[in-house]
Amino acid sequence: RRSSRLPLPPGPKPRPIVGNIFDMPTVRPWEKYHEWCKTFDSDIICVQIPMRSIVILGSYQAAVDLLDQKSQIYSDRIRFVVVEMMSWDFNFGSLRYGPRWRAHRQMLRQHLRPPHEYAGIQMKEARAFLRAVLETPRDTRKHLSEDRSHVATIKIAGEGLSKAVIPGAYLVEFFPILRHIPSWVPGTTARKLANEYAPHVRKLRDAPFLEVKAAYNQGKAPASMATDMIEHIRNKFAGTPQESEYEQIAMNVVGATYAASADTTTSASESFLLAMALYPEVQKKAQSELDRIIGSDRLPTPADAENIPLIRAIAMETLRWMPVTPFGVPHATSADDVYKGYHIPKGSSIVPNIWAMLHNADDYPEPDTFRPDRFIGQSGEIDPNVRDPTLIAFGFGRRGCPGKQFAISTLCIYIASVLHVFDIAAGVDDDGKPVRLTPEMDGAMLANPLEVPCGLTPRSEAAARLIRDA
Ligand code: HEM
Repeated sequence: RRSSRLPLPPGPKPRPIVGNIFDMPTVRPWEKYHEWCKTFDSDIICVQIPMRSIVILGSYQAAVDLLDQKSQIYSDRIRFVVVEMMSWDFNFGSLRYGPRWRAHRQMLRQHLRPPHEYAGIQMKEARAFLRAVLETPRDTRKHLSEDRSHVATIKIAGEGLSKAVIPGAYLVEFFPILRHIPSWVPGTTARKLANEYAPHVRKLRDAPFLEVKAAYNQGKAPASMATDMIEHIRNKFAGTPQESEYEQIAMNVVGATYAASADTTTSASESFLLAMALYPEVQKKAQSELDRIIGSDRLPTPADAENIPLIRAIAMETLRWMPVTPFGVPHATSADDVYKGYHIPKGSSIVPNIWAMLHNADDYPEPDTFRPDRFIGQSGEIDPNVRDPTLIAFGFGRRGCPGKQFAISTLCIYIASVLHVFDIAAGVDDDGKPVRLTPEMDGAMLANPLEVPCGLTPRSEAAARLIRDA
């Protein structure tokens, strides 16, 4: 039986022409997606927007069945013309599934080293954060992201991206030929938007790589993923036509890695601080564990952080409790498919509701409570019987996050370092009023806590000395 004769998955009733465009939630969409799953008693939901179905996956099992098990047809991405007009398609995370995407992903796989090789840098950065917070705790949130020279560019370019992917907002998505109309023609919103953001996006794409390349040419660049790429391309392709082609790919990959890692890691680091301020008993327990294992005369190292199960459990619980990407990065289907008797059309957008999977009470009882103990078994080690949230939080299948291990080890050393020397409380704002913390999340594609605590005080004079001497 042809799959298109089967019904689509259930969902809110679409209206003629516009479909469900007016039903689409814009604030914390993951909550509405979850509600639809309950209303229609299905872990797979379909909503229609002009020209496309959006299929929402509400359970881990559905995500595994489709995005992992059938990854040969579930690894595409929706093409957004406005994204291309802004030059955001340099980021291979948004490329269609095919040879161009594969060449980029392979370049990253070849040159992103195993996590332990970055441990030294991660520790150094964690300690620099401790020092900055010791000096000006009020600026804690700023310190989490200020060590990056391209922060402002990332912020503006990211704003452009989130405007570009609003479903149904631009006529050019339905008639791509319109992209060639110049911006002075009335009504060409998309062109104006693209012209406004493209220079920032191109800077994000080019600047990190070009800076390293210039330093490398002067013999001054410390070894990094970018220098590895430059060396590899020079050794293999110098003087051939491929040289510039591969260099362009390397530049895209370095820019994309930068863009994909900065805000995500910052978001998780903020959520951790929030959880500690809201759950002081978790904080106390982790601190006594650190005191027992590390003592008070040195700071933790990456080896300690990975070897203390409770620190790892706090990292896992942070990624679960307040997921960085609550509905992942949508995939798309490159062929028709059938699942549970439903037709999944080719070209559908497939949205894994990561928030719902990580807040499912069957896997994680009392899901809204921050409770890292849930991951610790009788033996005191990580319990393999509790579903590891990092299987969900970093996406699925061939598109799954290539920076997952890097991100986890960054988080572990950061968490151990902060807890070892600071007590974390809400703190007071610039007007001297206590910061009001809530477990509410803000954002869409990328979520953050609304407020981040800034009441970080050294646990003792000895702790303050450790920070200053580091
Ligand atoms: C807490 C930190 C992070 C989280 C929660 C996170 C999460 C994700 C998710 C959910 C996706 C989409 C996966 C899918 O399509 O199913 C993704 C993609 C991606 N991530 Fe991460 N990520 C993090 C950190 C990083 C880091 C540190 C890097 C770089 C080393 C990175 C590089 C990428 C790239 C390049 C993609 C696009 C992959 C593709 O489309 O082929 N991410 N990430």
